Amino acid sequence: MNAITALYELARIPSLQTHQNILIVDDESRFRLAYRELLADDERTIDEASTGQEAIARLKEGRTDLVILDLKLPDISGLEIMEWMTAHNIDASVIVFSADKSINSAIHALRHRAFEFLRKDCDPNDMIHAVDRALANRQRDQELALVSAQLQHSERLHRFLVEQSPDMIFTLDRQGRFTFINGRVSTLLGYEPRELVGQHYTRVVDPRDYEHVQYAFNERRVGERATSNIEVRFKRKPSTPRARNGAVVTTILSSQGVYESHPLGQPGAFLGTSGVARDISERKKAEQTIAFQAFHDLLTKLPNRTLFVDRLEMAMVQASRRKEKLAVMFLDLDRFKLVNDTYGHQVGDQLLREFAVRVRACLRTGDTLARQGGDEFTALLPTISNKEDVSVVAEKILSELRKPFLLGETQFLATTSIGLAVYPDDSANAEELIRCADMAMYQVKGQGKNGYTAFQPHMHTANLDRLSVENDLRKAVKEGNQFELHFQPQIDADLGKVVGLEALIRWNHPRAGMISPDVFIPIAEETGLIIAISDWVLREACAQLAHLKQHGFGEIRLGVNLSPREFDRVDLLERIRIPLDEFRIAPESLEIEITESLLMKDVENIVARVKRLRSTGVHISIDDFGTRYSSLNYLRRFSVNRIKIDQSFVRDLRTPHDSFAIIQAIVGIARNFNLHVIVEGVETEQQVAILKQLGCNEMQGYFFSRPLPSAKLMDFLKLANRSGSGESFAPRPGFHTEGRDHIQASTQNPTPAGT
Ligand SMILES: Nc1nc2c(ncn2[C@@H]2O[C@@H]3COP(=O)(O)O[C@H]4[C@@H](O)[C@H](n5cnc6c(=O)[nH]c(N)nc65)O[C@@H]4COP(=O)(O)O[C@H]3[C@H]2O)c(=O)[nH]1
Repeated sequence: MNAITALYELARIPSLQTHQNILIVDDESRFRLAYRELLADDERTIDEASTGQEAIARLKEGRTDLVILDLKLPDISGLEIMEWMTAHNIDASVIVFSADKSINSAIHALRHRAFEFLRKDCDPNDMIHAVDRALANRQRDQELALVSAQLQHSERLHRFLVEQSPDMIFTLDRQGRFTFINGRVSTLLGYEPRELVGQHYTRVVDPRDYEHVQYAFNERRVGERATSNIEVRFKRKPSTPRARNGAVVTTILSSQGVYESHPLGQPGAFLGTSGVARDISERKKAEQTIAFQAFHDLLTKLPNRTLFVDRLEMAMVQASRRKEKLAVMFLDLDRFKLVNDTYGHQVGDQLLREFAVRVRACLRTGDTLARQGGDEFTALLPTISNKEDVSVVAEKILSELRKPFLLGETQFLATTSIGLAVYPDDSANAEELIRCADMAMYQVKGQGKNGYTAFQPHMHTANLDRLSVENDLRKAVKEGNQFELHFQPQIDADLGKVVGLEALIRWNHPRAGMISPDVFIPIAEETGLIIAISDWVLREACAQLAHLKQHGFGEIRLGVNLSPREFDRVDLLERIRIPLDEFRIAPESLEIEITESLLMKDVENIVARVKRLRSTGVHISIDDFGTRYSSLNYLRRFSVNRIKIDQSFVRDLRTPHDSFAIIQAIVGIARNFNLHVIVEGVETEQQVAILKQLGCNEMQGYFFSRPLPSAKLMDFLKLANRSGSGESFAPRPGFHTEGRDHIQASTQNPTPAGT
């Protein structure tokens, strides 16, 4: 029986019957008629029987309330009928009428539970009164039985409701000991009610709440002033299976005093306290999750921006009181987008999580590391004695990141750009201080990444949030004089000659300084500004090629990056042809660099487009090669000229590593397909030597030169030409022109995301 059916069963209470049935049993019809006339009433039904058997048959129907019974009947005696009634539990009153005047028959009749004994010749009024009395008596008995049944029902119903209640219901005596507790306690706390009856409430209340609940558990008040809805934590019975889900159940409790009832309606003596406790653990958990979500980043479980600002503001108040300084760091993972695009969001997320753990480990307990969103993190160092303290932490972070991350089967090297700002030197406002650190971080990005720098007032004028970058970028595109094209030499290490250049755009923001293409190219792609920017790059590149030709460097090819969005343009060929024609450049001098990820999008369509592009005569190279695991067989179909092995492979060349085999394989297969190979990101002499051994002779990287502005390019080329040997391209002062003097971290082994 389920709880609802049980409830209905319990609610079925018999009702009081008002109509009464009288059975007249007499063998003489004149008596039966006379009695009927005397007793007739709207509220009564009168039935007759002339023999004992007939009477028994009527009585068996069970509807009779009163029997007017003649003792002398033709078949069986009235006394036998009464005996039968007793034997068969027939619940009907009996008034015996008899012509027999002996006292014996009266005694017999009364012994057989007759209600009254009357002589047949009695006064009719006596008969009427006797019947009225018998029926009234019966009615009273019925009423009593009904009240008792109702009480029983009510008791069972309430017990049922209390036991079925989802809440814990209890009563305590004056000393705070349980006198009753419903069965809910066993599912909630793991105790059987009998284990707790007689025990003090502190047996089950969490000690942390003793003080705060003592009034509720000793509540004497009733009505509105009584305790309602206070939070109480109960302890689960130790070692019960539920205790494993958590040792504490949080409830909301209402309680009130219980008093003896008093005949005059006034409250009697205080008996104890009754209470109802509702389990709100789930709600509590949900509230905690919501509160956590409001102030934390769910991926890394670090504080989010809101909590960070809050802590920063508090720390600033304390620092001001103690006349101390504090520092804010803004960290941004370098080339994180590439990791995400290449290996997918799951790996990207894992990298962010592990990056957070590693950075956190470089900080002290009182420091706060927060995730601002995306690949941006901030750290609060609330107690620093001088700016050098912060540099030490930044160095430590950069150094920790030199160890690769192991994500699944893959090793990643990740670097970060860090901006620093100090309170109160740079700002006394929390948001502003974060912005200062952010601006400093952008500077690091703009000047080569993988380093740190402190905020300088000249950076202050630019507020480089996403929106203002977008607005400023529009302005820059319109005005056209904020972009610069830098050129990074590509060397044939065997011949010791510069054989190519890669054109890399720079945005010289009027207030923020140099901004990295990693920062603004994605925004340019999203906003469509990339089209105008690329047109500018192509024209500048062709102008540079013409200039080189004039100065005797006509053999040098020039690589230009083409973003995927531009690749979809219908007028792409024309856009490339216009500057080539304008500056009379042979198409094969121009090399369009497209990323490997582009090739993997819609192969058939891309094959056709690449072919069309090739038909103009320009060369095509595949940038960041190796990051997408595309099959080399594919490359033949794409009819590209060159592949650029991604710098992440080169970074691992310090020690024998998978990269050895990968580079060797790429070089071998590329040779079979008549594809040229160049390796980017070459930074050390050791890498040059290994790459040469691996059969890679074309290289590009900081070891030879950083990207150079046009003005310095010619000097570099002249010097390189004069030296004539690969070894002479070792870094020398003057060629590293992307001024990184303010970036104090070593970039000896910069390690953006890699294998
Ligand atoms: N750590 C290290 N880095 C080295 C080394 N040698 C060169 N690099 C850097 O590696 C990046 C190579 O360019 P990319 O892979 O095409 O990656 C480029 C390219 O995807 C994009 N980009 C640059 N210029 C343009 C452009 O004109 N158009 C488009 N669509 N994208 C561009 O922005 C990316 C970043 O450019 P940059 O910041 O100039 O960063 C450049 C270059 O400065 C080295 O030895 N070590």
